[in-house]
Amino acid sequence: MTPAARINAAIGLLDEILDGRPAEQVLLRWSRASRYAGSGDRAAVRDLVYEALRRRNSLAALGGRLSGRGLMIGLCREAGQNPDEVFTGATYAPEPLSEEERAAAGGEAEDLPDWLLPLWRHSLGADAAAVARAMGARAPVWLRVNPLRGTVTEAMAMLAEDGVEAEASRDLPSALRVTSGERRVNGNRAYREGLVELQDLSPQLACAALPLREDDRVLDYCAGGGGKALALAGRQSQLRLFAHDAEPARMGDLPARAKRAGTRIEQVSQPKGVFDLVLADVPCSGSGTWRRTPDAKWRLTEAMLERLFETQAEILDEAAGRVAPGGHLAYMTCSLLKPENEAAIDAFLARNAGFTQVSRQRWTPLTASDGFFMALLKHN
Ligand SMILES: C[S@@+](CC[C@H](N)C(=O)[O-])C[C@H]1O[C@@H](n2cnc3c(N)ncnc32)[C@H](O)[C@@H]1O
Repeated sequence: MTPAARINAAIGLLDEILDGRPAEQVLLRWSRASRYAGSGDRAAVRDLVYEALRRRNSLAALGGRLSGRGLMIGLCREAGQNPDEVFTGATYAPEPLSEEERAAAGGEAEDLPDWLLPLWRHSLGADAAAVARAMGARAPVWLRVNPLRGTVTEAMAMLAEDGVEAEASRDLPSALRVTSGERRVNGNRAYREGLVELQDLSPQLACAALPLREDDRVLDYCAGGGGKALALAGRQSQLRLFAHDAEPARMGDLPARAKRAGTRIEQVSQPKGVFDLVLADVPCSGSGTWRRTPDAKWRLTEAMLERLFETQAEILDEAAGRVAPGGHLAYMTCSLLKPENEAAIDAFLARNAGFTQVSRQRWTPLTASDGFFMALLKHN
């Protein structure tokens, strides 16, 4: 595909996404239907779509309209390219610009939903604008080295076999940031054999900070794909790990992932007894990860957020009931919004006198990688 044909394809896909269809679904269907598109074309079209969604409002202002065409015209202009050179009307290229499109001049536009701006500013204070800008850029790929399978040096050597280069985090040496070859990670031996797992830096930092003793009984109460439970398994091989999720189907990949990682995690539909550590990695707005899922940023509504606050409080209370006296409860979100984080914990502590706070921390793309929050509470 020519660069103009890729842009033309992205225009059609963006129009579908702007109509309300999830980006991943739209891209997958297009990939399956477009046999003429090679893997390089697919990756390039995907990148165009995601770039446009991350900076949807500012690109629409530059392109003159919130539409697939407007976003792609804006993207050309942002990159310093004259859109007339791309929008030529030649075979597979988009139609030439209208007078109105040619006259569009851009202007001030925040790449966040309007309704969210006050809450974003309240939550991030002086960092609000810088974090919003960071959310407009592509996210780095981070790997977690699994010590049950080998060392950091071995992992880096194996990754290099496929030209994947990575560097260790200064804050956590077992966290590797991929600096080149990120699309080759999944096929690499280190990944296939469980020596590395894809996981962003901030949840890795959070899991590394949790108190763990040999033989502890640990419950991952909202286990999903098991990313956090697997990170803990790597830290302490003698743990007794249990995974639970209100939607057990979400744990479908967990047995295979645990096997690949060289560990065992027991799935439980009804957790029995109490645990030394309970993780509550609750459903949230995902506002800390909007670089990776930019269409979610535009789909979130106030009503959805209100429902999330209720769910988060319910899960906290349920999970708290599973913590042994003297044990810990770790509340986690990949959100940057105070009502899902600090305020949720303050409210929990106000209605649960048996718990005290040990620590709380929020990471933003300015200090770590994705936005993430963890509060560690102790059951007295
Ligand atoms: C943020 S995801 C978990 C991600 C996972 N911990 C990981 O690291 O891959 C939140 C999970 O909470 C589950 N969930 C939602 N409501 C729940 C509830 N009331 N009790 C337990 N799990 C719940 C969802 O099904 C979802 O899988």
